[in-house]
Amino acid sequence: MDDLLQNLNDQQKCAVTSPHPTLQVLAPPGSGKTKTLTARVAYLISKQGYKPWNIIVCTFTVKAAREMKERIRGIVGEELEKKLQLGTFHSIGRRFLVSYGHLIGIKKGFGIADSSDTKAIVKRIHKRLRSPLEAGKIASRISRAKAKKKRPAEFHGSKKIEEQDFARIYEEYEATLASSNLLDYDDILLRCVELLHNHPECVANVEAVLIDEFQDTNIVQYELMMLFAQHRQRITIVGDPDQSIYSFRSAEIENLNRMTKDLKDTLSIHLEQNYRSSAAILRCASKVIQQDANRIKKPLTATHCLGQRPVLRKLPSATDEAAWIVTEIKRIKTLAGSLFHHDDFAILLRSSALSLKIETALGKAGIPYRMVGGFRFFDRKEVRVLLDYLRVINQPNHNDALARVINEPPRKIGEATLRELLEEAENKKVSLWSLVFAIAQCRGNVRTKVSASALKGMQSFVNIILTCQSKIKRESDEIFSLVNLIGTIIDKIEFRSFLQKRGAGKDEGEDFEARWANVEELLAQATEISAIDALGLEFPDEDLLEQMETGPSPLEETLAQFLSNVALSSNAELKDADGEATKQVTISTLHGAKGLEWPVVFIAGVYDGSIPHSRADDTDEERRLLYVGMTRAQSLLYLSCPLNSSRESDSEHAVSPFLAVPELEPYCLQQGPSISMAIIEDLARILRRDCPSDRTVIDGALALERIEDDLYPLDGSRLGYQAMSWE
Ligand SMILES: Nc1ncnc2c1ncn2[C@@H]1O[C@H](COP(=O)(O)OP(=O)(O)OP(=O)(O)O)[C@@H](O)[C@H]1O
Repeated sequence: MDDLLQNLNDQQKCAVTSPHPTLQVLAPPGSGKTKTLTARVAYLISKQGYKPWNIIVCTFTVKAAREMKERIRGIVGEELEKKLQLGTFHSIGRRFLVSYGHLIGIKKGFGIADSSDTKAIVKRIHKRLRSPLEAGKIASRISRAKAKKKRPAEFHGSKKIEEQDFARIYEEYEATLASSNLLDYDDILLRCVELLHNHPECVANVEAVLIDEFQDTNIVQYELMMLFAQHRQRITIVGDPDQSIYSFRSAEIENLNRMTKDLKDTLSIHLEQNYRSSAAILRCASKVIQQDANRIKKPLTATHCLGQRPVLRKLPSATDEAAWIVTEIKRIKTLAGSLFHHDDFAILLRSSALSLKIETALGKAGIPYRMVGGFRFFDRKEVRVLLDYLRVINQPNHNDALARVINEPPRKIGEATLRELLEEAENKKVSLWSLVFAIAQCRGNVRTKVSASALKGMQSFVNIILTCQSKIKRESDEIFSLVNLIGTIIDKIEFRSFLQKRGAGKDEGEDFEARWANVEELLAQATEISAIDALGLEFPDEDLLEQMETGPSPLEETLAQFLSNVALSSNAELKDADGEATKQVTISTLHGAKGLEWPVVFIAGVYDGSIPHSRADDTDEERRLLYVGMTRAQSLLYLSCPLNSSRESDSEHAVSPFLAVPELEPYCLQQGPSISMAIIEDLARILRRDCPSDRTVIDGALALERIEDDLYPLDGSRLGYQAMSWE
């Protein structure tokens, strides 16, 4: 018992031990809401004698569920923890439907239509009905309608033609799911509501219901919570209205008021102390959220010392921004002795499409990183295919790359043929390319038999590779750049229509637009590299000129350099010398960072159009999103804004209006802080870590060329050529 409550403050203890049946714990970021909820679950089991299988705990994400399980396991032990009904609303709902779905006519063995299935079904219906509606928006519109419990009939009744069109698609969509015995994500919740409404006996055992991140629940989830708890009405929720960032997914901030109306006896407990961030970070974040005049004010006190003011840094472009972030990570890590490791740093972005430049810069610097929620840029399927073509062009003997793309897009080269060819190549100690090349030319002694259609496929593949190779070599008269090369591959393999066709089926849940945006981002990166080459920013050494005339062409070099940078940044499972998993910098979207914390946080791309996002309807929600991001930081926070857009070199970005306000100026630094021993002591105190010794700090300072963040001008103006070089 003492252990359980030992590290809690009085308000938290009160929330954990309260005998009150319904509790709302409303509190600002970092005040220990999740910690309190976890402790309450453990308290109910170990001190109040609740059986874990009679307790339902809902979290917002699978990751949060995993973390909470771990924390609870640490207190009550694995055996009891395993018996808890703990997970997301969807996973708990699914479990009820598997056990009792037959009571409401759900057939055994139902499948789940994930978001890519849903999109594909909608797309087919849209095409068949020749609907005039914008195809890409229908799936989310259906989901919003379901979240608000609106059935197709309600739209049929509308006078608007547009709504009637929508009703038809919605209706057919429902029929398709039913005929395939599928439930989509919304159905899982809706059907569970139906089940528990009609068969309350399914939850007769439930003694307590606890909900994390309550501010982001929607109407259906609210109803489900009430149904879970219908027999004893013991509910504990924790949440923060200032962190409501999912209204686009129909989250209802109103649920907080609804709960106090529905359950009159609800006790509200407020936590006011922040245990996460330095006072300077909290002050700055508070200045941002306070711009929302309609929000309910609530106190938030820092438990940590003032620390360093957050940095609001202007950079000339997104490429410079990425390079600056890397330099700053290195500077802080080196100057602070052994205080920080790579996994103490997070880079948060409004959208994952912004990650490429940062991934490239980290890769070039050899800094390991991981992506939260979403593939690393270079691991995305469509990017990988193009990179594999580039690899084969650069180095035809790259067997793996060749094997991955020889039948991508499909060229009727079967898996068995490919396997046999690989075996033959291995036995003969030659490359796969040499066999494929010989087959395509109908010569040589290749043992593996290939069909006529596969032969044609191989000839077409070899042709593409040879054409591209000749274009990048010196003998070509054309002026060819990396971006032309990628463009040629895209044309030759008809990549656009291939992706379009793929988008119509099920493939890793991403639709064509998202995939094509990634291809464009790759092209933008290649354009930038080509521009730097064309400007001659990397002046060749006079002595090397002669050697270069006979060596690889400039484009061959650029290609090889580009691919080795990619390889550096794609090193997925890194291990250090002792076989331990390497500590990695985290890259995440702002949404994906919800509920998490890091000692040092960078929020990149804080410009108008990115945050608030140009397509976002709700500016207040965008501000809350920035607030969520800022309050993830424990000891250092950086906000950076590239002043020029990378795609259109003429267009300029303005700093996010949430940050470009005069009141915020005194709360921000314009450049990274100078690091002294006193500052390191402060940082260590905030992180509750041991302070590194003077010796390691001095060694760090000696190892660095620049000990201040002074490489880039503070006003975001451009640097001279030298510092801009791609190298
Ligand atoms: N009483 C306490 N004493 C010391 N540290 C605490 C205390 N309460 C919480 N913390 C620490 O503060 C940090 C934030 O806690 P937690 O994640 O539970 O907050 P939260 O309110 O859920 O945050 P957010 O809403 O921002 O996600 C964690 O590192 C946690 O261990």
